[in-house]
Amino acid sequence: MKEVLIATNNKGKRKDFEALFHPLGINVLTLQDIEEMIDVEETGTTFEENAILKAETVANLLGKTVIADDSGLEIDALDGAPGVYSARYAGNDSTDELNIDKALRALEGVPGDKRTARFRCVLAVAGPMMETTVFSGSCEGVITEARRGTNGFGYDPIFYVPSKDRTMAELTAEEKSKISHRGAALKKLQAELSTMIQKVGEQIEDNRNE
Ligand SMILES: O=P(O)(O)OP(=O)(O)OP(=O)(O)OC[C@H]1O[C@@H](n2cnc3c(O)ncnc32)[C@H](O)[C@@H]1O
Ligand SMILES: [Mg+2]
Repeated sequence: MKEVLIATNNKGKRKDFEALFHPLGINVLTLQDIEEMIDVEETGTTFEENAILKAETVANLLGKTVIADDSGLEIDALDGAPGVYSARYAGNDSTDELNIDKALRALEGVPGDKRTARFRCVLAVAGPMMETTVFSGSCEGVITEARRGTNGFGYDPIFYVPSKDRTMAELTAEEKSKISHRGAALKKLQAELSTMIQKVGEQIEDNRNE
């Protein structure tokens, strides 16, 4: 079976990528599956910078082709916050729960039509002998006043998707993959570089057989 290595430590993202890659017959590995602990410091100020930073650092360390994901939530009433700081919105040791609490507090009293937001995702593909390439996707929604649903991760329970009349956390992983920012970015990756996924898989297989 083909495999792809995603340079992430986020278990929620892993599930999203599994929903995206399993239908293609591709197994997903993440940084949690390798022995050394790799945690890249995200010093960039844009999703693109951070995605490239994570992809190139891990690709250099392991000598393999990898895909990194940098993503986040932009809330219009908060001038685009938390944006690239989504994972650390409520502090460096933050959790999804604390981040959601902070977002809901910041939006207290803001009416429904002013609660628009979007998820953004930038995927960077990096590896030996290739130029790093990036692909981006977004997904529009509205921030609810309370949590709904238990699927997904991060801000999913407060992100209402109008076309589905449900929050992201009320969708199955398969449903989310069809409309999400991550799914949109991956679709572009597949379209523009249709052979890339296969190459990534083959390269990992070659490395394993060495
Ligand atoms: O850097 P890695 O190891 O990939 O994991 P991370 O959680 O730190 O990931 P990011 O730096 O890209 O931060 C993205 C944050 O944005 C939020 N986020 C991104 N995609 C999301 C999604 O599909 N649903 C809900 N929240 C999401 C969530 O809070 C993430 O922690
Ligand atoms: Mg991160």
